[in-house]
Amino acid sequence: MDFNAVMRGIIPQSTSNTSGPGGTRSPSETQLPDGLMSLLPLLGGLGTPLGRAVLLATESIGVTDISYIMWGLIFYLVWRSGVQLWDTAITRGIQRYFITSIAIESHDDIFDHLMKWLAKQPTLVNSRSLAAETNYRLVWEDEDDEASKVQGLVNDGGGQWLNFSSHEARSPPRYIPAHGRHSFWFRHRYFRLSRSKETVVDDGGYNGALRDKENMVISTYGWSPEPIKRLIQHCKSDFYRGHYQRTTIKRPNSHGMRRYGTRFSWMTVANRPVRPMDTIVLDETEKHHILADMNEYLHPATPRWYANRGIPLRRGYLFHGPPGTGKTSLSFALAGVFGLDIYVISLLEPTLTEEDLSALFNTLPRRCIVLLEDIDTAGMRRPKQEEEDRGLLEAAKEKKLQDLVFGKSEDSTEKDSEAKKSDSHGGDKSERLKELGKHGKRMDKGANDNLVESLTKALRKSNSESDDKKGISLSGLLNAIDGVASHEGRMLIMTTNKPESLDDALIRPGRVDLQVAFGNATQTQAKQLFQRMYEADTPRKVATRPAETAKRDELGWVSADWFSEAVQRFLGRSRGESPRGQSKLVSGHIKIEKDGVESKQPPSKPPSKAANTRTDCDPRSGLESIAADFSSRIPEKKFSPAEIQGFLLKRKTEPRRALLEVDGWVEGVVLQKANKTKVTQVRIRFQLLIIHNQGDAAVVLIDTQAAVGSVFDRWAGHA
Ligand SMILES: Nc1ncnc2c1ncn2[C@@H]1O[C@H](COP(=O)(O)OP(=O)(O)OP(=O)(O)O)[C@@H](O)[C@H]1O
Repeated sequence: MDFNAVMRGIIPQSTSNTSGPGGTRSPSETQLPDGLMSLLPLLGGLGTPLGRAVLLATESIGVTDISYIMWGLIFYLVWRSGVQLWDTAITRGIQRYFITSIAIESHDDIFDHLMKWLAKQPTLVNSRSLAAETNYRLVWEDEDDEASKVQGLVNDGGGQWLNFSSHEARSPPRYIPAHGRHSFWFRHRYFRLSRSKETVVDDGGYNGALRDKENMVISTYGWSPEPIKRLIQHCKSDFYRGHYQRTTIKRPNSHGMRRYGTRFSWMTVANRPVRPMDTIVLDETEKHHILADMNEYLHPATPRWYANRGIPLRRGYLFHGPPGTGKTSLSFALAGVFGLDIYVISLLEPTLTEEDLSALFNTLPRRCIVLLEDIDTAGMRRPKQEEEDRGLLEAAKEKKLQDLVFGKSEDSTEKDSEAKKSDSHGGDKSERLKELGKHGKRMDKGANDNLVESLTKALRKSNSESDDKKGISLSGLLNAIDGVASHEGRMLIMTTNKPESLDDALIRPGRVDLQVAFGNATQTQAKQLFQRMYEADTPRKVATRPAETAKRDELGWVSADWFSEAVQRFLGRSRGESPRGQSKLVSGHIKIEKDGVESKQPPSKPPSKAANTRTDCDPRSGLESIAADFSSRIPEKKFSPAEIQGFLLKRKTEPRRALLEVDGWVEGVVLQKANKTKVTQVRIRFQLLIIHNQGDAAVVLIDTQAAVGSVFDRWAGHA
């Protein structure tokens, strides 16, 4: 076909369209053959410089016959249509009959597992279509990150201190595949990943609000979904790798997020290293008793046993005792021993309603520990009492409103105090009423009509606020923990400082199966705390799954014998046997003061992890005797473990100093408790100094009141 002739016939040559001003052609245009010029509109360039450039290029390579170009165009169109056809008909056909897919919604944990794994895949991370996310890390996640340990130093306040200002800047973002299609290989198999987002009506039922929902589809060739399942399982294992030595702590999500349901009910607040059971100072028999009880409850045969006897599968523990005696710590240690996550609920959380509490219990995993802290402080009441209180409160509010609007009646003062008494949550509300009252009094009585409406509104608001914060009633709590619809399988630990104030219903057998009393430290416990504080850090253990190496029973479960043995092993491990590194002397610089008393200067090096393991004690003299000496100065059951730990922490590299200062501290705290003051006044009379001299060292005891020093201990040959 002669396309030149055809084109000339279809598109009449128009010099007026292509000529420059005054009808003169531009130099480039004059070089174009007429036939090619007529093609300009067809090439999509529509006379643009690009279109012209294409035509000139074709001409420069010797293609002056437009039929080649037309054939080229036709070929291109056919090719594009073919691709389109393949995409629509064939691809869809293949997809339907030869491709298997699994869809994952963003509200499921698997979505996170996959995302974390995908973010590590080189083919995907180097793809050209990525989304960047800030990589938020919890405090313990930095632990293994060498880069994060390299910190800057600042000179300020007479020393060099660690500085973390550039820490955030240095932590890289996380790159994940963007929305759209991606492909990757896993175990020699080709997978496709498709991410999409849609806006849906919120099914939480909140005024039909819209929210984004994200979907991910993983597909692969073949009829079996097994390869995708294996991939998902791999991602899940990868996600939980390293969790064997960690305890995940969760708490209820924010009120707004909780309404999205299951996955959004709880949020992870920490994923911290397991707290070893031997760091909890508690009667060993008691410890063993709790461990054995929990182990028996968690045995896979237990649910059947409970079901056969019609007993609801729940276990409740009450840990009671003074503050700082280890109730929370033991709960965490137990979670670590059994490899369970711990779900912490505070009944004081203002947005927590009874419905929320039930919903939270119903979204717990099959096996977990729920920790309900300080149940005595939740202001729980019996429904009857609650109703009475509510009646009184309403009456008082009604009266208050009348007073505010129409002036105070004689008996109002009396009723006011009654209202205050009855409103257990109304501290800020009565303040508010007072405010309104002051304001109301200033108003002219003639303006009352207008005021009534606004005051009523204000009171209603105040009421609804207080209703929101009214907390959890006893019946609400009982319903959540063991109502008909409540979750089975969990272990509930409730802690309280005032067990005597708890309602009998809450601690009746069935709700609380085991009570554990915590008390102030005995001298033996004080000794253990001391030894633990100053023993050398043991290297971190490599994570292993105990169940894999353990002796199992016929169900594949760790046998009771093995468990008992293991418990005995670690409970019986004496502190003296634990590996101890070489303690080193604090490197101090001694200078002679005018009065002849030597004093230690601040260390010239910045504080480092290594510095924390140095102590002021001769490694050869051993901690044992110092610990025994220390504990003999702590009065029996007078101080909580937390108090002793607090004292030792302030001297965490100086056991000798702790020993020297303990008497002053005990005296100060006893005095403070007797006077019921909150401030401790501890007079430190003695100070310890370490003096180095050509590899030898000595500890000098300074009596600060008498300003004299004497050698307390010395040892030779220590660099
Ligand atoms: N028995 C103990 N053994 C080891 N450490 C303890 C013990 N009791 C308290 N501590 C230490 O004291 C601190 C506070 O302990 P914890 O929070 O467990 O006390 P608690 O009894 O739960 O206090 P509260 O009643 O105020 O919640 C922790 O750092 C913990 O390490």
